[in-house]
Amino acid sequence: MNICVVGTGYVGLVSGVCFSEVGHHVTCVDQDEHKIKQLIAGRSPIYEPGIEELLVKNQKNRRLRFTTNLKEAMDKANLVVIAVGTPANEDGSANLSFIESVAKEIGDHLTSYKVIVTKSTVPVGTGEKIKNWIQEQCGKMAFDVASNPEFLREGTAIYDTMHMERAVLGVESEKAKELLIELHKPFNTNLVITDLATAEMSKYAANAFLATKISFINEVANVCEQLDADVTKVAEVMGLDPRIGSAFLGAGIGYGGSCFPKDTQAFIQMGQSAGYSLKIVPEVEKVNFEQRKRLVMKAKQAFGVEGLRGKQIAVLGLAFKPNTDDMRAAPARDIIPMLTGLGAEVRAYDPVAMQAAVSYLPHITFASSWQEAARDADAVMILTDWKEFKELNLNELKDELASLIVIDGRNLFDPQLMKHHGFYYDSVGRAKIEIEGERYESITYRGSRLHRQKLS
Ligand SMILES: NC(=O)C1=CN([C@@H]2O[C@H](COP(=O)(O)OP(=O)(O)OC[C@H]3O[C@@H](n4cnc5c(N)ncnc54)[C@H](O)[C@@H]3O)[C@@H](O)[C@H]2O)C=CC1
Ligand SMILES: O=C(O)[C@H]1O[C@H](OP(=O)(O)OP(=O)(O)OC[C@H]2O[C@@H](n3ccc(=O)[nH]c3=O)[C@H](O)[C@@H]2O)[C@H](O)[C@@H](O)[C@@H]1O
Repeated sequence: MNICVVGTGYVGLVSGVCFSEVGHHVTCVDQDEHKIKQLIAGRSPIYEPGIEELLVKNQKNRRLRFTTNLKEAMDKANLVVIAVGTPANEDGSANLSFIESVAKEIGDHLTSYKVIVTKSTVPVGTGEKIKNWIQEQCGKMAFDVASNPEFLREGTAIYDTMHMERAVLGVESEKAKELLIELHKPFNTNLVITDLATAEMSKYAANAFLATKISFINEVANVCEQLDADVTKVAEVMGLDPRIGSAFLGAGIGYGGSCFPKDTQAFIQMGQSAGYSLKIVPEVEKVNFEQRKRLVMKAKQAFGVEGLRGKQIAVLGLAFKPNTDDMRAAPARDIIPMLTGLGAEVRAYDPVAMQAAVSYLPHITFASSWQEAARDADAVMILTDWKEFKELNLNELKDELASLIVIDGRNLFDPQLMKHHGFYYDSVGRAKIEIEGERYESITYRGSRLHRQKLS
């Protein structure tokens, strides 16, 4: 079938590429000329494993095209997919200005029946608004609106789309239903057919539930720390119960990214305007932010009375998760200013997100490798669970550091192994490794030797 996708951010681009990969004919439109030029040249504006290969392949076989011209892109399409951004307004509600202007533009160019389907995450009732915005422009021309929210994750977006577990089709007519079923046929997935409101709601409910799972395990982790239990084992035990499931039970520094933080807020706002104040989700958000602060406290504690002033901290990882360069709501953007606010100097390294991070973190220095970041540093702080960090050579790390302190926000290492190597190692929800099990008031260092003063 012929599809027009409006917006070439993560969702628009990945959907466009994957729809063409399974045999549909797709034209992706974006108002950003630079992006479109890049895409035509076969370069992806987003970092996403596997995307460029499919981008080049499907442009070559002419199933995938890019343009800035919506009218031309819509011409042959029977389905128009809206995939533009829905950022947060100041009060946390979803900003629908991009959706509104796209809907009006679509209305302007509608010359034959089409189904207009929204993939962007939008509050319940937006489908109705889109219908009105289009209608205002196109008069009596027939069309249907539909809702087909997106569930892909950044970093595994191609895999998630090609192997989607389910798709929700929010429809109002048989024609729209048939077209969306045809769109999804090659993906051989579970289809849940609903009305518009239910489809729109299912996206917020899914994201808020996943965010809740993360905050829940982070609270379990915090209690584990008080009682010398190990949260990773607790999560393993919980996860083996199919009613709970093992995914999203990774304790750490809380969720970040372009969606959970904004979607939980928008969900709260949506409940409020509908006359119901959500109680769990606001707490989920609070726990999430507290988790960032706890990591900074761990760093402070490691230096005892000396505090963080003047200390050189090597931050490993800036992106909100591995395999992406996305810095939107990345925990590093909260944690690093807290460290520098306490007088620490930060030298950071991320395998792909440094360019994207520069404008958010102008007061720190960047290193070209983890080794360079760690060189003569007083402590290492791990903020992203990149494979490169999980696999780093601990002997090499010891050689680089001025003092052997590792504050791990992602539980990358086995505490016993860290103990064996002589590190002071504090992670999330697991017993802190302090040399010889002692508590120390301060840590100083001479060369690469850690030297502490015992608490009397
Ligand atoms: N990023 C993600 O992993 C996921 C995002 N979503 C949702 O999907 C939506 C899109 O998110 P992203 O792809 O991250 O967005 P984004 O903000 O990265 O990209 C949006 C794109 O739309 C383009 N655009 C805006 N107005 C336009 C117009 N009038 N005509 C043509 N192009 C226009 C922009 O130039 C930009 O390239 C959001 O609602 C988001 O919540 C849903 C699931 C996953
Ligand atoms: O609506 C969206 O945009 C998307 O939001 C998330 O996807 P994404 O933000 O790409 O990344 P996740 O893998 O969900 O991770 C989000 C954050 O949670 C953190 N996380 C994740 C899992 C975990 O166990 N613990 C944990 O702290 C990650 O480090 C990251 O900061 C959802 O997983 C997708 O299903 C959804 O489509």
